[in-house]
Order: sequence, then structure tokens, then C-alpha cells
Amino acid sequence: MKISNTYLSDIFIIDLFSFKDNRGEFVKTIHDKTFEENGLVYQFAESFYSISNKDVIRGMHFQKPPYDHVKFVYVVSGKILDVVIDLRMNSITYGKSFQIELSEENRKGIYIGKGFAHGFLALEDKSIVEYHTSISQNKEAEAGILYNSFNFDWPVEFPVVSVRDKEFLSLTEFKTPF
Ligand SMILES: Cc1cn([C@H]2C[C@H](O)[C@@H](COP(=O)(O)OP(=O)(O)O[C@H]3O[C@H](C)C(=O)[C@H](O)[C@H]3O)O2)c(=O)[nH]c1=O
Repeated sequence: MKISNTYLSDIFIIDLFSFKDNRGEFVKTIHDKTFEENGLVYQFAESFYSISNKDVIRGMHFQKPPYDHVKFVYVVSGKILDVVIDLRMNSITYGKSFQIELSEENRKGIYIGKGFAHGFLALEDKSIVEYHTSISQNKEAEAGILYNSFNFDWPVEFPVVSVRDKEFLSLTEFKTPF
């Protein structure tokens, strides 16, 4: 299990441990010492997963303070283009995005610190994305920014997006709480 920095502080890429043999595959996603050595939290409040077909975009989501949380995301099966955007007002990378392909092939995960919005595009049908969050869902604190309102070109012509996700404010209209 290897943890790498990115050009956004508090965004890390984790190469999950994978063991394959004639039975199939074993994947380890969280390891306390490895996370701790890299200053990452490894104890989460809740975990959930979603299943998305190709061309689905979910995002860009976050929870507002004081319920802002760390998110650890990886793909169990399928492939996604995962995207985060820096919403921390004093950050030199405010408004900057970072993207990475997460898949059952590359067994990479993304660790997302507080102050970022998160979303993804499913690149294959039945892509299963698992999340761990450091603070449980708080409906009143749930928020987002419009997925196509910041400097990122989603490689999809006709994305499938929820009504809720289509109604978020654009990045320029949005006043960050971070
Ligand atoms: C997150 C959550 C959702 N729900 C219910 C609310 C809705 O009835 C249903 C689907 O929720 P939503 O449409 O917000 O799910 P996604 O659009 O897949 O959002 C997720 O995907 C994006 C990319 C993220 O980064 C979010 O953390 C994550 O919430 O599950 C709950 O009951 N508890 C929960 O913690």
C-alpha cells in the first residue's frame, strides 16, 4: 500500500494492496499504520457505496462545517473518472481541480481532506464506488457546486445527472464556507 501526494494539499492517491491468484483477488483498502505514518485518518464514521452506469456524473458534493468530513473513495468494480475541486478560501489552489481514473484494474483510491467538493463520471456500466467518511451524513450540511461550472471538461456528451446535482450553484456564484 503506497500513499502519494498530489499538487493539491490534503489530496492523496493510495495504491491499495491487491493479491491475485487462481481464486480471484484480495484487496486491502485501509491499514492503520500506513495511514497514520502519512498523517491520514484511518477511522471513519460511516461507509457506503453506489452503483452507476456509464455516463453517470455524481457530484460535486461536500458537507458544510462543522460537519465537513474527510472522504476516502475507491472503485470495487468498473471504472470512474474521479474529480475533486479545492474550495478552501485561503488555499493557493482555490478553484483548482484534480482528476484521476480509479478502477478495479488500477486499484487506486483517493483520500480527500476537508474543504473539497467531490464527484465522478462512471466510465463503465455497473461501476461500484465505495466511500468512507470521517463524519456521518448530516442532511442540513449537505451541499455542492454545479458539476460543469468549474475548469473541467467532463469527457461525456450526454451525462446522466440527478435533478439535485443540476440545481447546485456554480463555482462563481458559490460562497465557500471553508
Ligand atoms: C450520502 C448519503 C445519501 N443518502 C441517501 C440520500 C438519497 O436518498 C440517496 C442518494 O444520495 P445522493 O443522491 O446524495 O448520492 P450521490 O449523488 O451518489 O452522492 C454521493 O456521491 C458523491 C460523488 C459524493 O461525493 C457524495 O459523498 C455521496 O453522497 O441516499 C443517505 O441516506 N445517507 C448518506 O450518507
